[in-house]
Amino acid sequence: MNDIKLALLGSEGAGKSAVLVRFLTRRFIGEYASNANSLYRKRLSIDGRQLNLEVFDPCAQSAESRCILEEPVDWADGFIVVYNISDRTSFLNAKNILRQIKEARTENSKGEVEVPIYLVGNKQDLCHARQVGEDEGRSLAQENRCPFQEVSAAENYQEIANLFTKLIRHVMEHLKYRADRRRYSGSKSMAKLINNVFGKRRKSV
Ligand SMILES: Nc1nc2c(ncn2[C@@H]2O[C@H](COP(=O)(O)OP(=O)(O)OP(=O)(O)O)[C@@H](O)[C@H]2O)c(=O)[nH]1
Repeated sequence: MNDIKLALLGSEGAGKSAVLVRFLTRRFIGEYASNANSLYRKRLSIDGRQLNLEVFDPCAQSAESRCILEEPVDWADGFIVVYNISDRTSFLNAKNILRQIKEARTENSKGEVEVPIYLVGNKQDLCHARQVGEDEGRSLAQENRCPFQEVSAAENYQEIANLFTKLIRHVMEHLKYRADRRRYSGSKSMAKLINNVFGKRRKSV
């Protein structure tokens, strides 16, 4: 059974809990306690594989709250960064969060972030009060090489379910890739070790 750990990050009121609860229960619940970190657990089956999903929904992250961010950033296998399309500050904060994830989780020599991330513009139903264009969300996602989607936790279950499913698939592939890479580098160093030991012996015979 695979364990998958996700974290939802974003500004206060961006709709992180609404997005998550929509996915977990199919329901939109108007108000949530916002002063506590919450960890949700669910068993899922995706592509015939059983998964233990854990989703961390921490207190909101403001631009200054780096220390709150560190915990979920180190812990999670994948991220959903949420902003509210009718609140430009939440978009700027999402930008900052993406940068912090990149700083903490750069995993290869080219400085690329390989950890799966999804950028989500929530409250699409409030487009009459829009402060962030869809094209701005898309280009921020392109800059960070992650998928992007606008959603409405208030009005639509299916698009939220689809994005969680895509992210979980991506996380499973990423975990498998990392495990294969570790195994490969492990067997390479084992081969090197064997070569060193027996190669040297052979020379001295
Ligand atoms: N119109 C509209 N309102 C939404 C939507 N999603 C969430 N809300 C509302 O936005 C408010 C904040 O939602 P939360 O889910 O508590 O936001 P949060 O990001 O978890 O906030 P914190 O817990 O404070 O970090 C609530 O009043 C929700 O009902 C949406 O898609 N459309």
